[in-house]
Amino acid sequence: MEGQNGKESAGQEKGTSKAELKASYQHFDPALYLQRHYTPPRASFDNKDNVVPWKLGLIHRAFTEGDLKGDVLVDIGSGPTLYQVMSGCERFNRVILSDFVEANRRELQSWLQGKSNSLDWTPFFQHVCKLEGRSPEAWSEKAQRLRSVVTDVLPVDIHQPNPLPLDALPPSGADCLISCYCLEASSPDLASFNKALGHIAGLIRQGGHLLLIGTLEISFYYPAPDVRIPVMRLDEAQVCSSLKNCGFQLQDLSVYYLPQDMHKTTDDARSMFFAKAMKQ
Ligand SMILES: C[S@@+](CC[C@H](N)C(=O)[O-])C[C@H]1O[C@@H](n2cnc3c(N)ncnc32)[C@H](O)[C@@H]1O
Repeated sequence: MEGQNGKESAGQEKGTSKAELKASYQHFDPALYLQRHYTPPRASFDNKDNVVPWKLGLIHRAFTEGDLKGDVLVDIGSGPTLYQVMSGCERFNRVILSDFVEANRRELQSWLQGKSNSLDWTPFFQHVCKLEGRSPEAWSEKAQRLRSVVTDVLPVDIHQPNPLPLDALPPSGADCLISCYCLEASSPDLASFNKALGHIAGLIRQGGHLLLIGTLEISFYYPAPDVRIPVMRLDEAQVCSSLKNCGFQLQDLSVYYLPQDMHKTTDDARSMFFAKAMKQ
C-alpha cells in the first residue's frame, strides 16, 4: 500500500517501508543472530519449557501425524539456521533453503560443505533424533542426510509475486513449505504480510502443506549490534484469518509464551505461534 510521499504505509514504527526493511537486512549478522537466539538462555535442551524443544516437537509432529512426506520441501527465509529442516529432511527427497541475505546463504553453504560454522548444531540434531525414537548418537547420520538432500540455497524475496528464481520448483509447486519468523519480521504491516503470504502460498501445490512459525507479541529485534528491525505485531486471530483468506485450511495452531527468564533486551518477543495448514 503506497502512502504519502510514495512510501509504503508503516506498521509498528511510522516511516518504515519495505525498502528500508530490505536495506536494514543487508547488515544482518549471522553469527550474532545465532548466538542470541540459538544458545542459552534462548535455546536450551535442559529445560523442557524452552522454546526450541517446543518448536522442534511441533515440527516433528507436523510431519509424523498424517504421515506428511513428498518430493520437495522448501524453507522460505531460512536465515542462518538449520533446525527447521531437521525433521523434514527425512521425509522429502529434496530440500530447498532460501534467504534474502547473502551472508545467511553463505553461512548455510558453509555448513553444507562441512566448513567452519558459527553454531554447533549437534544438540539440535541429537534432540530431533530422540524425537524420532533414534539414539542421539545417530545425529551425524542425520546431518549427513540433511547435507545430501539440500539441493539449493536460493535468494528469495517474499515481497515479489514470484519469490524464488524461475524454475526453482516443479511447475505444480512444492509439496510442503516451511517458514519461521520471516514474514512478520520482513513486512511493515498486515497488508504487506498478507500479500507476502499470498506470494509464498503460490509456491505450494494444491493439497500441499504450510508450516508457519512466527512471533506474536514483539515490536523489534537486533540482528546486528546497531541494527534495530521493527517487527509488525500480529495476533492469533490475524494469523488464522490471513491463512484462511490465502486459501489455507488450518490443521494445527499452538501458542508459546516465553518465560520471564528468556526475556532479553535485544528483542521484546513475548509469544510465538506454530501453524500447520493445507492449501485447498
Ligand atoms: C528473524 S530471521 C529468521 C531466520 C530463521 N528462519 C529462524 O528461524 O531463525 C528473518 C529472516 O527473514 C529474512 N528476510 C528479510 N527480508 C526478507 C524478504 N524480503 N524475503 C525473504 N526473506 C527475508 C532475513 O534475511 C532473515 O534471515
